[in-house]
Amino acid sequence: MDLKQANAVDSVIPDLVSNLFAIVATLIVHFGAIILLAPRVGIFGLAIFAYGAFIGNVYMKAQMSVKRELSKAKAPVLAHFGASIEGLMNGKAASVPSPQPPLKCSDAGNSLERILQYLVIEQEPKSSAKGKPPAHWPSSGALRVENLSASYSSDGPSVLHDLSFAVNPGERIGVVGRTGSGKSSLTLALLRLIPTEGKVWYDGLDTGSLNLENLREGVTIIPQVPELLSGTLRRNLDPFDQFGALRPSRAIVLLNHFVFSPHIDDATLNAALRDAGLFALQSSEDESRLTLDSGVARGGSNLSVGQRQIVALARAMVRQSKLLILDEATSAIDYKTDAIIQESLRTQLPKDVTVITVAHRLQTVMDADRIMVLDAGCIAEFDSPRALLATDANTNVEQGYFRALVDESADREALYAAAGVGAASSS
Ligand SMILES: Nc1ncnc2c1ncn2[C@@H]1O[C@H](COP(=O)(O)OP(=O)(O)OP(=O)(O)O)[C@@H](O)[C@H]1O
Repeated sequence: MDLKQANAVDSVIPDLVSNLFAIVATLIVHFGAIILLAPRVGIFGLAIFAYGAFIGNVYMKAQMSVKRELSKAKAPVLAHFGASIEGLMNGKAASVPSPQPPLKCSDAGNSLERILQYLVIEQEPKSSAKGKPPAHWPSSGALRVENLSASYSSDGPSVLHDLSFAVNPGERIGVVGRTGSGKSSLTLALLRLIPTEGKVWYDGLDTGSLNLENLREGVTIIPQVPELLSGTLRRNLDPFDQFGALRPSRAIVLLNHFVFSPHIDDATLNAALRDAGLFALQSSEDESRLTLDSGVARGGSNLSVGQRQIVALARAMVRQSKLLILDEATSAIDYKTDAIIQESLRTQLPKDVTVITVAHRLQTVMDADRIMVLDAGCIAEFDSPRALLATDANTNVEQGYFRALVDESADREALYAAAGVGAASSS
């Protein structure tokens, strides 16, 4: 609404209000006069008024439901239209954040209703002083899991069954398995995002006794398609200006003190972007290259999926997370970007950071320290790629799970070579 329209609305509203008052006053005077002259008519009047109010109430209730259903039916069309317009804008100006659409009154009522519905859904447990870990936690990425089972609802079927395993600090673990075997569910269970049973110790603390927010602050998860915040790249690396506040200063770290600075300096943020591999993807002469000041559209829609994963990886580096869970992006990411991300994970992360990679392409995890093979929510195998591929020759077992997955792959020879096992031993 521009200034002219706003002024016009401002001048109309007082007129409407005074007219309404005049109408109501006239009706009351007429009704009073009728009751004075013929009191019996007043009784009929009140009865008609009560009946009208009842019918009005029924109508409003029915009308609300119809409106709600109409809005629900229109929502996907409007969302599709909005996404198309946003995509058009991004195509024309990749680095310019698209403007937020103005809030329409007709939408606004439904949004309020949906917010109210969210207020009454089941809530996660609130944080308490008892669930707060010590300030130095987590200082290592050690993980121990005992009899972990999980389901998607408290009365739903179990999708993970009694998983028990341990991961040493700094280990690189690949999680593989056929579709539906429980790879993503395992990452959700470790963060207590779905109902779980059993015990998980992260850096020596039972995660079941920790506040959810503290647990999730201590782990970085990079999903297949990371969501970014609208704003700048700088804001996405340190959204709450919080990590700079607890960053130990190199100058006085020996004194075991912390420097309280309001922001992380740009040099640190740029170093994280470089280490995560962003600068390997773009040339410094490219005018549209991403910098800390580049605009990020809502959700990160003006960045490719690969760029979003790199930004998420840089964020993990800034956070100095000790446990990084990466859900490998599949077809949405090109080979070069994937190779850059994998190289960054291998060479740029501190040696004590534990990385769990959910892999959809076996090539991604052939150099992992160990590979966990999931099958129908159970751990079928958990060992080094070399040991898993050599299993058959050593034990005369006809076919291991991992070996079967590798043998079915088109790049079977390359996978054996990457694991340091001769393809000849496979036959
Ligand atoms: N939101 C959900 N609600 C209920 N069940 C779910 C949900 N998501 C997954 N499941 C079930 O949990 C089981 C494990 O699914 P999960 O997504 O963890 O497998 P995955 O190995 O990650 O598969 P993919 O490789 O296809 O991503 C499957 O039986 C699946 O049907």
